[in-house]
Amino acid sequence: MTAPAPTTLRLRRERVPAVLVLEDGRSFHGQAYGAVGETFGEAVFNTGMSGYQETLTDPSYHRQVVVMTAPQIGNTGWNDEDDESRRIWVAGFVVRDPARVPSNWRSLRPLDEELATQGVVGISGIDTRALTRHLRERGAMRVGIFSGPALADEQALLSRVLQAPEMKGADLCAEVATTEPYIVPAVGEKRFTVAAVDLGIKAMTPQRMAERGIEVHVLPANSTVEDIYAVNPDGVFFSNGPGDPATADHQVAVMQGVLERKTPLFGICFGNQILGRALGFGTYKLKYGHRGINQPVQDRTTGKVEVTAHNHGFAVNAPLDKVSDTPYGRAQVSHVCLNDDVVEGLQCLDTPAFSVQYHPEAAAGPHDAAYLFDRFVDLMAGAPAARTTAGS
Ligand SMILES: NC(=O)CC[C@H](N)C(=O)O
Repeated sequence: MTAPAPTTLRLRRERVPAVLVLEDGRSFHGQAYGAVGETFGEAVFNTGMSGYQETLTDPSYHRQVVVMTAPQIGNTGWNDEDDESRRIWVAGFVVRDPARVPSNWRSLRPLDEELATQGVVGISGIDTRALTRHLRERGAMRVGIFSGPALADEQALLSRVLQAPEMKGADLCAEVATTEPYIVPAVGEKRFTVAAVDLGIKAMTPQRMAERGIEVHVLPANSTVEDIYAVNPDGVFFSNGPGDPATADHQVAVMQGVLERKTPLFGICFGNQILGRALGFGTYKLKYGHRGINQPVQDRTTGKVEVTAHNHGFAVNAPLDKVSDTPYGRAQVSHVCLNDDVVEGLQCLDTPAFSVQYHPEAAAGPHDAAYLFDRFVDLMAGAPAARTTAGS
């Protein structure tokens, strides 16, 4: 018997009913998209008009059900080049109007086929604008997507959503990070060695460093200070990653060991939250987070505004209007989101360390913030301006 053509499979799935049930009882009815079945996670929305392949494969989305606000998704299909990690991590995918036929010179297969192959349950045909407004008003919350020919009644589905774990307090880095160290070689002449602690690293991050002559030693999430210094690094990096930064006690202690040794240090996203905690600041959960590729951020050390890629549901609680005294010397908020004044970057003034809450690797997203990788290089090169004021 020959297997049905992908188009036939897709048309069959489109006839399968699906329902999305939020933990506050609101529900949306649509059709199955990707795998048929059920899934649970934290409902969040992403405002990117493009870059769904990078979003789906970003390990920071582990355990999150991502709602795309752009109405048409899947138009450019799926390729074997743009993955940010080894698999799709989102717990579920929510779209309004999926492409029936992808069209792009790099596309190898349709998005819904890839979702189905990787077992990712999605829903299509729902009012994603109404859902996004609901999440903005009520905040990110738990959700379930259920699809199949015979769905249970909504009250029963809701009680299952309420049993799913919350994102607050979730310790997830070790579930996504590499278990074995590996090396991303420098492109061209090698200038520096960096130990990069993988908390859910995106592939483009070591790539952006390699392009600048850095040999990147990617290390598991539970690496110790000794593991880091065993690679004899010129700089240390802490990556993005899923879950609640309040759970990352081990990584905070390791980073404090790096700060004590005054090795040049750079952190992105989860890495920024860990630097915040290492300096003695707290972290908190945002109401609905920042996810997309069009977020305005001001670099307060230069005054410049950049349009940036974000994916964070937590943030650092640090004073915006003063330099703080920390156990590692003076520190300040270097970057701030112009939409809501959320802390988007930290900079130590007496230790060569800095971090940003957003994504200078820009996968996907604008390249405005690529200069941050150059700042890291300057720190490792011992540029005096970089060491004392990092660009002010
Ligand atoms: N992309 C990230 O590193 C996200 C960090 C953290 N999990 C948050 O949601 O805020």
